[in-house]
Order: sequence, then structure tokens, then C-alpha cells
Amino acid sequence: MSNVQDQIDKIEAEMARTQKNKATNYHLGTLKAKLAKLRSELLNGPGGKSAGSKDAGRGFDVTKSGDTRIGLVGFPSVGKSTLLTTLTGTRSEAAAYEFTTLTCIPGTMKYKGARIQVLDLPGIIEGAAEGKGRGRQVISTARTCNLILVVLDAGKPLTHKKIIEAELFSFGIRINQVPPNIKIVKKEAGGIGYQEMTPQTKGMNAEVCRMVLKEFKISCAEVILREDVTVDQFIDVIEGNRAYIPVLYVFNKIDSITIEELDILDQMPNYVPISSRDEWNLDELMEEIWNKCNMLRIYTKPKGQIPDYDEPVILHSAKNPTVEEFCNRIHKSLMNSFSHAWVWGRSAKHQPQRVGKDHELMDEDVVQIVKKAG
Ligand SMILES: Nc1nc2c(ncn2[C@@H]2O[C@H](COP(=O)(O)OP(=O)(O)OP(=O)(O)O)[C@@H](O)[C@H]2O)c(=O)[nH]1
Repeated sequence: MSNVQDQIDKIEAEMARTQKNKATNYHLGTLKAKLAKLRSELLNGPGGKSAGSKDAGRGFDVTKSGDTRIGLVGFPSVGKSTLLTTLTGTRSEAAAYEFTTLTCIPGTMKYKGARIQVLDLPGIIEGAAEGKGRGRQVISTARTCNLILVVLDAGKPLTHKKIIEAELFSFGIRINQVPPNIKIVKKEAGGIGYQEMTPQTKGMNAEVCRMVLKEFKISCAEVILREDVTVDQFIDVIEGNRAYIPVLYVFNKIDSITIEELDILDQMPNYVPISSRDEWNLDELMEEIWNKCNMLRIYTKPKGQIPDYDEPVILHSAKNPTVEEFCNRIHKSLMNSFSHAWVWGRSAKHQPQRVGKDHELMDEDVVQIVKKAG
């Protein structure tokens, strides 16, 4: 373990020493590939690619207890525990049991009918300070979060933000990014085919592509870059086990800074100022959490009954989910007996509208599933 960490430190030091210019571009690409491989090894064990790969394609993922899971990350004493208690009230014993081995402290809150599980992920930054011993389970739990709140002390230097971002990056977590539009098809023969659909301005070219692929022992593949990407993004697609998670920066303790200081912080994207001690601005925080998680509420309506408005089915998606995705969220086998559905709400052209499995739902629609006869 420490041996791998030593190698990582060495490469990071070499990269810091290397001046960035055209001549060193290829070398830096190779170093980045080496670094990515070592980080994977540190996370998953030698040769292992498994730990994170299962959740890489999360879309309508169902979390264990609750509809949505959010994780709190921050340096000691920034106010994570205070925030967790303010948001979730008393801690749930049942949920605590689930995580005894993780040293994650969970709580649950309800917002707009969704049960949101909030986890404190303490190991992450302590691990960063020591440079080793990051709890692997805490990291894999962080990777399953629908949203990460980076909690910062508004009175402390912004370098803390950078350190946390670097940590999350090294765990294979990509914050506030979408997966890059790159296609890589491995082949048996024929060498490397390289195509740019858009001119590359961030360091990619045919030679860098070839050298990075070589590091990953890929000698035959078709590569198509459909957008302007960085070498890091290219490596992300080769490794294929990245978790793309939205992040909100929560600046706590704004009760102890001046209005002028607050104005400066205000320029930052994805940021919410709060005081968890004085309970300032928590409404905005909840609304931002809701928006960032891309949650949709779909109400179910059993035949002949009024819809269940207390317990919506929660779906996560940046785009509108289909009726089929809704059914799969309720039960894996439901589609086998699906005939059609009745939909009331914003997605329906008339109320109700009879729809098939491909109909796209909108927030707060009401759906009644009709099963096949027999
Ligand atoms: N002024 C002010 N102090 C706060 C606020 N929130 C928390 N604190 C104080 O900050 C200190 C640390 O708060 P905690 O909630 O224990 O912080 P933590 O991030 O959980 O700390 P660790 O458990 O060490 O990781 C406590 O003394 C809190 O009373 C706030 O909004 N304003």
C-alpha cells in the first residue's frame, strides 16, 4: 500500500517539476496515465478494477435506505456534525447500524416527500492529511452518493476547497462534470485509429493518445473524440470506473464573517452560504440539494383509489424518465406484466392519457399501471 503511495508521490512531484509546453506534453500524458493506474491500484487493490466499476453507470440507482443519498465532506470542525443534526434532527439508530463498519454517521431527512439519507464521511480528509489509510469502504460509499456537500468554514482559507477537490479526484470521483463524449473501441488488430470530431485544444492529439493507450497496454483500438477533452478525461474513459457526482459547496459559519467577505464568496458557482448554528439559509440549501439531485416525484395511483401523495416514487435523472424506468424502479419484474399506463399531470396531453412504456414522465405526474390480462 505505502509502496504504491510512494510511487504516486514521486510521479506527482515529477509532474510538478515538469514545465508545461509542447515538448513535455507527451511525457506528461504518460505520467498522468501511470498516476491513474496507481490510484486505481490504491483504491481497488493490485490489478483490481472492480470496486467502483459497478456503480459507474448509475442512473436510476436505488439507494439502500432512502431515495437519495448525500455525503458530507469537510475538514474537522467546519460544522459537519452540527449541520447533520440540524438537517436530520435526531440520528436514526437503525441507519447507524448499517454503517457501523464505515464510521459514517447517517441521518435521514424528508423533503418534498423524498427520504434523503445524509452521511458524514469523516475518513476522507483525515486520510488526505496522513497521505494514506483512507477507508476504502468510506470511499466506495462516497462514490454511491447522489450528491456531495463539501462543507467549508467561511472564515477559513479557500485552499481547503482545493485540497478536498484533489482528494475526491484521486478517488475517481468527478465533480460537477458529465462523462466526456469519447468513444474507444478495442480491436484485435489494426493499430490505433484516432479521429477528432472537434479540434482539440486541451492537450490531446494522435501521439498523446497512442502513448497513453500504450501505458494501458492497448495497442489496437478506434478512438473518436466527439468534443474538446483533456488528457485526464481521456484516461477517465479508458479506466471506465469514474463516478460523476454533483457537488455543492456549503460555506458554513457565515454568522462570523462580514458582508463584504460574503459578497466575495457569492461569486462562486454551486455555492450556498449558511449558518448551521443560527439556522440561516437552510431553506435555500434544501432547495439547492433538491435541484442538484435531479429528483422527480411520481405518484402512484392504484385503480379506483386516490393517488398516494405522501409517498412518491423518487427517480433521479437529468432527463425525463420513461414509464419503463418508473416501473423498473418499483419492481424489476413489473415490466413483464406491463400492458399500458394512465398518466395524469404535466406530461399528459389530456387527463388522463393512455401511454406505452416509452412515454416520458415529468415531476409530480400521477401514474396508474395496467397489467396484461391473464
Ligand atoms: N459560529 C458558528 N459556529 C458553528 C457553526 N456550526 C458549527 N459551529 C461550531 O463549530 C465547532 C465544530 O462544529 P462540529 O459540528 O463539531 O464540526 P465537525 O465538522 O463535525 O467537526 P469534526 O467532528 O471535528 O469533524 C463547534 O464548536 C460548533 O459549535 C455556525 O454556523 N456558526
